[in-house]
Amino acid sequence: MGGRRAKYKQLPPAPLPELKQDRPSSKKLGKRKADADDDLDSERAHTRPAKRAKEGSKVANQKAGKAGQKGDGRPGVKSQKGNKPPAQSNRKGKKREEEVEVELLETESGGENEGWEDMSDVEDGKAIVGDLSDLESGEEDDDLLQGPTEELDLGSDEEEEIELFPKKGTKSKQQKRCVRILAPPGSDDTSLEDDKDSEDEDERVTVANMEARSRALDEAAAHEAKLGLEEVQNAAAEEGDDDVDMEDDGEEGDGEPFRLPTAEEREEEKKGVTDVHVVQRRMRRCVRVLGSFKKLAEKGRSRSEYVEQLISDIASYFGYNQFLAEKLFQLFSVAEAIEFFEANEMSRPVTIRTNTLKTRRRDLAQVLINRGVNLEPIGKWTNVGLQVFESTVPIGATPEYLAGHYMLQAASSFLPVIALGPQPNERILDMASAPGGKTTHIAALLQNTGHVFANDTSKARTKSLAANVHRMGCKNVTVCSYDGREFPKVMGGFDRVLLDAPCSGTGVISKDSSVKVNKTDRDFMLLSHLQKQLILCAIDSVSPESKTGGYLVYSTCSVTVDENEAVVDYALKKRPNVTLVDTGIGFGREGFTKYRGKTFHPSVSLARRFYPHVHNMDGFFVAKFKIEKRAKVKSSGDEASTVTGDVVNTVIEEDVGFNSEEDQKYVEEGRRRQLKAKGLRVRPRQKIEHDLSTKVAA
Ligand SMILES: C[S@@+](CC[C@H](N)C(=O)[O-])C[C@H]1O[C@@H](n2cnc3c(N)ncnc32)[C@H](O)[C@@H]1O
Repeated sequence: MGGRRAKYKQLPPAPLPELKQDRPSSKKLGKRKADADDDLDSERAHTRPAKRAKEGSKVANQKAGKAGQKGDGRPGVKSQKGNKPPAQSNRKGKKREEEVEVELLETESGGENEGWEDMSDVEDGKAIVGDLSDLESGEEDDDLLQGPTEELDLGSDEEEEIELFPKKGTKSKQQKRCVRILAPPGSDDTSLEDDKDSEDEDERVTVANMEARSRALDEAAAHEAKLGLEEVQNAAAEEGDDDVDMEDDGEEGDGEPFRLPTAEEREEEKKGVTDVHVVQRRMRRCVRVLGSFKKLAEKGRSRSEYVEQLISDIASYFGYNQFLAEKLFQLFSVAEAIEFFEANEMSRPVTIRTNTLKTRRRDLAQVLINRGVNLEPIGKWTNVGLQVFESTVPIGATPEYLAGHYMLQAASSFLPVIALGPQPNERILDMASAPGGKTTHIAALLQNTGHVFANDTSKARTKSLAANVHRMGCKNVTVCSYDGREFPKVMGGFDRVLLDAPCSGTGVISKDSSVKVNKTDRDFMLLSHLQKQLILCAIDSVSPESKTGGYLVYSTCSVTVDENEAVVDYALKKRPNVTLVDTGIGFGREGFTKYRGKTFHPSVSLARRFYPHVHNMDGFFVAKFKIEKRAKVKSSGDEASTVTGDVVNTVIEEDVGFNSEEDQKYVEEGRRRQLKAKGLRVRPRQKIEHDLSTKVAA
């Protein structure tokens, strides 16, 4: 069964297999599920996840999330108590956990409503797992491992000594995980963990021996990747109908066939309180039947009846509204959908980004270790990220934090800036930038050269943006507050533009569970519309003549197709002078080119999707465009054409405005909202819609 999960996991880059080992990785999640599924009498099985999220001990990243959410501009943001972060769940005792406090200093005014990634973006923690070898990657950190050979000073003023790798007898799970990674290829995982324990304990990790250990970790990671690949291949070779990731509860063997509730029974159920065991068991059974429909389905029952029941149970079990449960369910295969929903119940790891304008990652790591912070590099794909496992000090209030040596920032938030690839001396627009996680990252990559225009429509949010810009020592940033749709009229000709668009936040449900119930079909329509308007303005703000750039990166912390591929595809259609290019990120799932009857441009596969259950980071989407010159040429017909490289496309010369009939309802709704916001009387929505439909009919 464990092997099947690997199917959903993308093997490269190397860090991903590590996810299996201690984060809410495939296997771990699988175990967690299996536990709950197998043992219906277990305490856990008595509680729905939504409820479980309110229980449990406090841990570093939960506090980070909580504190971050304090300042979060999103409405109804609740702290996510309870579930331990994946990487920390196996860590030291409760006492230590209680001591940990992560505070986030940036405060946000509320009021913005569309599930911005905002503070989560900057202040929440989550990460892909890395290994120590990551400390080697990147020029800035090249000398990291050549430091003095003294052992790391791990501090000892606490009852329990914090160590990067504790000594014999006090070995933490983190250490166990590292031991396991060090296992030679071919060894049995479990035995290996035990066998290696004693050997490993003899050698404490020091700055001097980290390099050798890093190499060993790399080899082990490569081996894991190979095993993972084999798992995927094996799983693919299995019968398709066996493709269910929920453990067998043995009930099939009891001779009691699974029966879907009748319409009356469902009605009855709605009236009363449903036993969580019943829901849980039924979900498991539905998944199994859907995986082997011909064999297991009740006679006379259709597939859609099982799907309907399953979605309804997912909604009630995980606490979503029916609409969103269905929308998210549709993104995945049946079994993978369950993994996604489960991953949303777990916090992502706390991560920080080194501010290279002020320090180097190795120095920062050392200082924080000395303060009692247990950390390690996030992964090979970033040379500035660190994952914090636990801390005796508030990560959001250390002297280093206050001095701007790092940003508390979600790992997924590094990705758009990596894709953007700012080059020194460039002029860059960050179109929706508050509270500035990505702006300050861009400024750092520019090494304080060039210029970053950090814009956000919300004046209130630009305050925390400005505060972050100052704290991080960015001297090349101008903060401004326009509606992004006013660009490029305000300013244009940028070498690169980042549009980290306002979105529904379906990728950050683990931080903001209000998304589960407060999003409707209408919200997605309006958001998608706003995103389409913004992306055209963002494209038009890029200078196709830029010598070094000419790129736009579009990103969201949402996983829905409406907000991602549909927006990107729309931009490709409306602006024939742009093409999608590789993001350069090196991992992530491909963007959809077909989805529920819709077909997108084949190049949309170049976009990248990131998922909590696959990458152990927030759900995220990144697409990178190259903007070429528009050159009008006369074509044989009446239509004008534009030459883009050697491709001749039909020009769709149109304003960014949305004046087609199809768009009228959005335009009207926008006007209605504006008037309402000004306290003016507005016509009832139904009346407007009625007038529009009669106009269209006429
Ligand atoms: C996902 S958040 C940006 C997070 C930010 N990039 C960071 O890394 O810290 C989206 C932002 O879009 C802003 N926004 C919403 N509508 C906008 C518009 N029409 N023009 C510009 N910004 C907008 C919101 O105020 C919000 O701060």
